[in-house]
Amino acid sequence: METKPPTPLAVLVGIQTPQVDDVAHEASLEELGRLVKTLGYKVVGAVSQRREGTGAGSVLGSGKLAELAALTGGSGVIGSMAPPPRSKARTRFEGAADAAAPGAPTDPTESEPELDRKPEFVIVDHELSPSQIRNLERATGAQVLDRTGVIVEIFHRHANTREAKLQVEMARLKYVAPRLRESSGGGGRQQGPGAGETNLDLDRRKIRDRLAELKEQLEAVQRDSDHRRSARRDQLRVALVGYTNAGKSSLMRALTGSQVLVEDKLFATLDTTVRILQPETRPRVLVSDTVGFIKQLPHDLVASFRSTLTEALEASLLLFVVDASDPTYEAQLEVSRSVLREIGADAVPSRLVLNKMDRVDDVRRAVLLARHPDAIMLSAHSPGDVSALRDTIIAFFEAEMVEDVLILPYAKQGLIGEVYESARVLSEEYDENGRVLKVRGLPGAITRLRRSLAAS
Ligand SMILES: Nc1nc2c(ncn2[C@@H]2O[C@H](COP(=O)(O)OP(=O)(O)OP(=O)(O)O)[C@@H](O)[C@H]2O)c(=O)[nH]1
Ligand SMILES: [Mg+2]
Repeated sequence: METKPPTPLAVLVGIQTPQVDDVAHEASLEELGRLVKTLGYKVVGAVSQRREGTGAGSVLGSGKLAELAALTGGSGVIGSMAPPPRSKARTRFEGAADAAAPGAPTDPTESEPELDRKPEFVIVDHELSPSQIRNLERATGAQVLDRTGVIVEIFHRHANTREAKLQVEMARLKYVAPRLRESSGGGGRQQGPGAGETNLDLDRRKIRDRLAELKEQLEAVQRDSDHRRSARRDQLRVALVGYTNAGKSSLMRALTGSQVLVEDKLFATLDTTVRILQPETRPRVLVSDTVGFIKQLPHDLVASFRSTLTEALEASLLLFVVDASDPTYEAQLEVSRSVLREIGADAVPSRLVLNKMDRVDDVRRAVLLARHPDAIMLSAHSPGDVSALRDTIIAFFEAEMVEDVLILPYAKQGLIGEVYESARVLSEEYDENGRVLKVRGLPGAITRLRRSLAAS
């Protein structure tokens, strides 16, 4: 019988640079801890140090490095001759890595009680160069991952739809490619230039080929979803966007009565879902739940957001959900804004939604109100608040709608369903040309209806 492998243990490492204040530094490490927990590891300690920058070869100063090594059972020195321990974390990233294995303990025979075990992972809250990773692994004897590596790994494990899976695999390979040189132990380079294709070249070529293949598959999947999206064009659409764990899925559930996943976990949602606002309106409103943002999001993952977020781009209204009970909510808001700017969604009209107000006291509520007079303050857990939000959404669309007259020729009565779906029919009369419909809807939807009624 197989025994359950012990939970891998991890120590966090943070560098506080001069431009980062104590609150932000603490919050960043706490967030890293939650990310690591999402990966299934247990955080057993943290080492942090104030430094000018994060670029030093050993990341930490020698004293702190020794402190860290004492926790992990390493030598505390980088030592140029010692080979770096074999990193399963990296092997996972590089190899044909079986996706079920990540997080597996370093030594399955290990059975000491947790307290006696040394942490097998050192997780650094910054992006590291391959040589920094190698140096830290030598000094600590543990496997080292950086923030980017952790995020890429979470996405890799949580992606559900085919599109998300393809995109995350691309992001992951792009993260791995530049790190290959170090982990192949230099073996690939010893033969020197001109000695034929080295292992390293071979690995790189395999990655390039795989990337090209993925790109092709992704394009096919995207053509498909473009098609589905274009069917939803001109509909009344609102998208919930914002930092991870802000409560987007909770609001989605409350607004649409759907059973989307809600979890006190970072990146619970990785795919966009679209549901109808309940109770249903005419024309109906579609609500999209989207993937959350996080600071220092790896660039290639931003690209993968671009596609899942096309939904948001095409929405007429963005609800910017923020966890108002989080002391660093402003920094989170800024991260979300900049990702949306990057994907070009900053032109879409938006409203700020300060969520989790049930956790905010009156003093703070007054401060928030003064700072964001136009924000919608609510709790996703309060049915009254959610119903008021629904009214706000409906009022927004109502203000955008126009009234017009459409004539449905007798030969085209089959299109009546389409009319009712995209617009509100105010009155119906019959004359010699057909059904005369007075309608109210978004200008784009009415133009589209007129076009399909006129087409022969
Ligand atoms: N107290 C309180 N908790 C809330 C509220 N809204 C959401 N939560 C909790 O916050 C946690 C995260 O909620 P989700 O709805 O999954 O957040 P999300 O924004 O979809 O997160 P990701 O999918 O990870 O990006 C859950 O534990 C929710 O129960 C609220 O208004 N008040
Ligand atoms: Mg969610």
